[in-house]
Amino acid sequence: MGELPGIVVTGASGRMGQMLIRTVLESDKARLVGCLERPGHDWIGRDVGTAMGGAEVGVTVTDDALEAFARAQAVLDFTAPAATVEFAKLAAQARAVHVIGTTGLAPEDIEKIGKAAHHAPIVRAGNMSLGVNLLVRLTRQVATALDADFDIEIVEAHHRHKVDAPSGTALMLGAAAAEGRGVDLDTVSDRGRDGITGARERGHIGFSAVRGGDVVGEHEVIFYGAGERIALRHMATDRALFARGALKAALWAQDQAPGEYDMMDVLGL
Ligand SMILES: NC(=O)C1=CN([C@@H]2O[C@H](COP(=O)(O)OP(=O)(O)OC[C@H]3O[C@@H](n4cnc5c(N)ncnc54)[C@H](OP(=O)(O)O)[C@@H]3O)[C@@H](O)[C@H]2O)C=CC1
Ligand SMILES: O=C(O)C1=N[C@H](C(=O)O)C[C@H](O)C1
Repeated sequence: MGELPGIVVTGASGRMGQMLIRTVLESDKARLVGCLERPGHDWIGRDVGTAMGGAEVGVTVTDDALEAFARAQAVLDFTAPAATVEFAKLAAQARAVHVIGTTGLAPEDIEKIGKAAHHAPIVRAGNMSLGVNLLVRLTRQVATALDADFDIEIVEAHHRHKVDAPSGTALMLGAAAAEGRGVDLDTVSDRGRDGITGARERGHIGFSAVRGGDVVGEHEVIFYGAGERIALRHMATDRALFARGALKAALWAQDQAPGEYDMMDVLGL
């Protein structure tokens, strides 16, 4: 039997970074071969296990991304857009699978990531959970069945530290609703209503973002009709959910050709 796939985790000290490290260490299908942090971070040079407050695990935190990627079969990356674009280039150079959970990416970031995917598989999704990806499918199905007599609103809630809105998941749900309706999301999106907004426009898709406390992630798609409403809802209660999905994506992508993939591909939905 060959060696287990080697995994590098970026943003090691972050909320998702630490969750990903624990998930890989607990897995019998992969091994942790590297952890990355920014230059100057006080974890650089330390064993990642002790930096996280536990026992030594034999992996030293580094700021040398290319050297770490060259030793890996996959990179799990939940950081920030600027970092992720740079990591996509370096993972492609190292021919390592790049699993991207980072949200808030601009269209130009996504274009650069697309170029990197010519050289190695990239799996990117605003949400790595089975439940949310199923919710995306259901949203498209319901939006296809109902016409614009039903107003679509997407409401999401996250912890107080989240920096982007609407969430990546809310945008996936909005894209699915628009696809089901056969319209372009950019032309029908209503984001951040405030002041004298005028009445709601028929056919528009509304987004609302709530931020507070330690909410892991909650998403609801509501179809408001006359005298009735349909609500589709997902609540994440543990970040480990996303980390398990990311590891599953990394293992799945080992057998794929270079290109762009998402969790629908990984989960076969
Ligand atoms: N797709 C999914 O299923 C999920 C996606 N996410 C997304 O993952 C991302 C991270 O979330 P979370 O872990 O909560 O955030 P955190 O802020 O806790 O962690 C982000 C980490 O990335 C590091 N980082 C940021 N910018 C850079 C950079 N330029 N170079 C190197 N490292 C950098 C941060 O370091 P520093 O502290 O030094 O800035 C930090 O360690 C977000 O975009 C979030 O939306 C989250 C959960 C699930
Ligand atoms: O920042 C988070 O925490 C999360 N981000 C993702 C998003 O933007 O949808 C996924 C999840 O909801 C948690």
